Amino acid sequence: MIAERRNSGPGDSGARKSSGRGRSQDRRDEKGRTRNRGTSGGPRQFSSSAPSKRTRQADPARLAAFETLTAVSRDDAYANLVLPGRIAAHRLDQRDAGFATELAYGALRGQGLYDAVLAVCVDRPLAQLDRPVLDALRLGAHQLLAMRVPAHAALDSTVALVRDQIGAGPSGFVNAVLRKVTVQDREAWLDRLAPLTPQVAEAATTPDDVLAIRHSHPVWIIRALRQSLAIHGRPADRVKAELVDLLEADNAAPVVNLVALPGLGDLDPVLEAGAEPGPLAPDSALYHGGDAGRLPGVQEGTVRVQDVGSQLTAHALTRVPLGGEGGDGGGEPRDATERWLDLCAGPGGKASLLAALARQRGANLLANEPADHRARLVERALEAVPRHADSGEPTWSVRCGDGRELDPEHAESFDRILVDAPCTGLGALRRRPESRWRRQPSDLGPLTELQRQLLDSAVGALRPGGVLGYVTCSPHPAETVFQVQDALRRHPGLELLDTTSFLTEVAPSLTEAGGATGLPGFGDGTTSQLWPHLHSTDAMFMALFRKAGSPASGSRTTGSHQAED
Ligand SMILES: C[S@@+](CC[C@H](N)C(=O)[O-])C[C@H]1O[C@@H](n2cnc3c(N)ncnc32)[C@H](O)[C@@H]1O
Repeated sequence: MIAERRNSGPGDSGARKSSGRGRSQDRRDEKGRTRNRGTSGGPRQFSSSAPSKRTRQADPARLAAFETLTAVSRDDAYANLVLPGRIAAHRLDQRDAGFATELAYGALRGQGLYDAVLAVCVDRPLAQLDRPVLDALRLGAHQLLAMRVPAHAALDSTVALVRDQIGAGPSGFVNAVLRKVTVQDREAWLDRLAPLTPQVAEAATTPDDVLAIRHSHPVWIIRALRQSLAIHGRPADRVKAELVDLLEADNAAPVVNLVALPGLGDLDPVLEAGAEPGPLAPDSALYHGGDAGRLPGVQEGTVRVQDVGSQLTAHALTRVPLGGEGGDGGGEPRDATERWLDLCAGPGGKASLLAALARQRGANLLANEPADHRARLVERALEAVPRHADSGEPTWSVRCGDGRELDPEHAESFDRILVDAPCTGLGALRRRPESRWRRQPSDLGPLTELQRQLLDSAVGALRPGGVLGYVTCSPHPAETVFQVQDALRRHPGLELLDTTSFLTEVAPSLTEAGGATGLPGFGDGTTSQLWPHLHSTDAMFMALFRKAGSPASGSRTTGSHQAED
């Protein structure tokens, strides 16, 4: 969580600029506002230079972070999409890019704590502040409370940023507020705002509002995560400790996960460039070195940045024996090429891995996505995979349309379907730092309805004996296990498979990390839930089903939900 800085660059630019300055002390004016006037007093924590001599220009790394926060708050932008452009625009080198990333992402993730601190230091509700001013205050608070940036550097540089970008008046206000933040360190603020009294520490559960400030998550998400841990079979006596581990994992910067597309990408030069082999998924690597875009194969798209949980779900879908004729699940061999469908493909991460696997297996993939611009991203992602096999048969194609309205010709025609459903994304909070604040409980209703309809459409497009993978990057019970229970009720011909065994077949070491937890109670079938704090993946959920219709010998379940439709 804490970025270590060496003694040059944005982290201490203020330190260098403030060397040789005198002392200062806080005074309040007649309105109770704090001003920095004096030249005497205790040890300096902040700049006392005359305004005319203070740093005037925003440093580029902080500016990149500030522009990212303002795009998020003003335009509802996604930080992970905005920041790379700002880093490029300001030509940040690798180290400054790392600093800007930690600053922007950390300020967004930590907003719960920082706003609680700022609310004490500002004399009006934070909602009444101009948004850019609040963004700058959050950046300052993150530097002061979570980064190893000297207090005077954090303060001086943030004030300079505000003066440069917003104006002289707001810079005085920001200066006064941030000086109040520096009065105590992070631990003291936590003890003041979210005390762990002996009673609280001993209580069976720490109150959610205390966790919310200490770990900077909205209370409704904390409750959903706790419920999900319990429902997914984490041991009851461990749930309290695991919840804290999970919240902390959500606040840590994830390591870059890479995958070499099977048969197309080469991991060796990536490993030579400093990546290390990934312990979970085949052909995967972990990279701690910053911008993965510079690694061999990444520009060409044959090596891709992809969370290892996503990789595992794509592999698992392709491992399941098909039922009925033609499947390796036991029926008579079928001449036809396997047809695969990725129903919700944008922006194409899993589709590109599936297309590479399809190419190796002589299958073909239809990647469907309703949003035009995302369908174009899918097309671009798939370009790394030859469009046609040696036989001239297409390997993949892209359809731009609603997954609930597939063409009649697709009815009961696909052997394998992935429904990587639109969801709250509560499993990817590490990567999407603003999403925990943007998401609302009211999002669940429309999303679960859409998931239900997409599942129904997928069942209609699946041939008897075909395999369906339902995946969310959310562990929320409403989007995962309850959705599965409902699907089994609506489609008695669906059989829930032992998803955990297929995932652990792809990644045997999953079991060492506490297992891909499954929900018991559906015959022999299980669902699987991955966790950031256990597996260092996003909290991906997966359920594998097979559609009945012909016998599926070799199946790993006795199939308590065998065919009726
Ligand atoms: C979780 S994302 C899929 C991620 C993708 N599989 C990947 O690995 O890159 C869900 C996708 O579903 C798409 N979507 C939303 N509504 C849809 C619908 N009615 N039919 C099909 N896809 C839909 C969204 O646009 C989004 O691209």
